[in-house]
Amino acid sequence: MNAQERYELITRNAEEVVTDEEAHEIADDPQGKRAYVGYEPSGVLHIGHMLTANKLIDLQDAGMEVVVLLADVHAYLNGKGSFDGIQETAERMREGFVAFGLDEDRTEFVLGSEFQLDDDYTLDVQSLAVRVTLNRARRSMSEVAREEENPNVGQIWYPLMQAVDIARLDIDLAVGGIDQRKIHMLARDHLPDIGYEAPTALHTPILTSLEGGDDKMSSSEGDPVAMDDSREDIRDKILDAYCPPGTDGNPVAEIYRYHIFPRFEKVVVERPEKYGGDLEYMSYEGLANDLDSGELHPQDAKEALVGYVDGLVEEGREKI
Ligand SMILES: Nc1ncnc2c1ncn2[C@@H]1O[C@H](COP(=O)(O)OP(=O)(O)OP(=O)(O)O)[C@@H](O)[C@H]1O
Ligand SMILES: N[C@@H](Cc1ccc(O)cc1)C(=O)O
Repeated sequence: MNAQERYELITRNAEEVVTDEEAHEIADDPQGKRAYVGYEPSGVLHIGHMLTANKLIDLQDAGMEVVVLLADVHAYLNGKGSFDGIQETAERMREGFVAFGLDEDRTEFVLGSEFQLDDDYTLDVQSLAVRVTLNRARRSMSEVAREEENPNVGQIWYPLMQAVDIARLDIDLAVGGIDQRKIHMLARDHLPDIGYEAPTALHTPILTSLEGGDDKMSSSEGDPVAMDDSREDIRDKILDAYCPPGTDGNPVAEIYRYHIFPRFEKVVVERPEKYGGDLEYMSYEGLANDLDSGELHPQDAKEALVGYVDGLVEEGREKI
């Protein structure tokens, strides 16, 4: 792979990279450079999480070192349950990531509480705390905090810790869904104030909840397509999903776009002859055009999606 090919792999399906120039620098020489995603261990691993996990696989393939942070202290600060329960979920999550394609030998799994309770770490968070305004810390949590209206101190502490994670884990590329953007920007702006380099950031799109609307697919609210769902569960959830005519705000279209087309060369939507026969698509754009024009009926799009999503999770599901 040459530098341009690596750059394309690193940035494919990303919603944004900050900055593009820095992404090129990483692609020019990925050896020894480190990328990470942090997850709050709560609920189940779902296909929304897999957008970031798939990006980690791309980064590994491009030659970067990859770290998965199981952010137990963050989950605790964000009100996701008892510390013991969170730690049990962390272990299940680690097993899930390995079953679904992250190479165990090439991925560093780190539990937050293993290093976030050290003195030096705490002093770094305190150094940031005297430099970052309350307003900025609070705003950075607008898409991450569980309780937005009346935040507690834990929710202000949270983004400062996330920034210090980046420094302490020696991360060059911080990866997350686009909901992590404001925290990454805070880290870029303020880590240099306490003697660390500003990280490059890469954000994936966010998969919308199957109910549609503004909510993301989430493990603590709603009913996500979980990585260990049976074919029947997947079928029930997808056939029930919000799928208006057209692609706007349509979670079914998003799953085709971000999960199916990157992995399957061709998508076949089976239809009886009397409704025009099977449709074949080689790219998301073709399917999107037909959804937008009405040539592809939402019900047919959903029926076909069941088989593809099942194919996606089948192999990993058998391992967990
Ligand atoms: N629906 C989604 N689509 C894309 N990325 C997601 C989605 N949900 C979570 N992520 C990404 O996964 C990482 C971990 O997120 P997080 O632990 O908050 O997951 P979650 O399921 O939303 O949890 P919770 O529902 O408990 O808040 C973040 O980088 C986040 O952007
Ligand atoms: N903020 C992430 C979790 C996370 C925690 C700590 C980090 O260093 C990175 C990510 C979320 O929304 O779930």
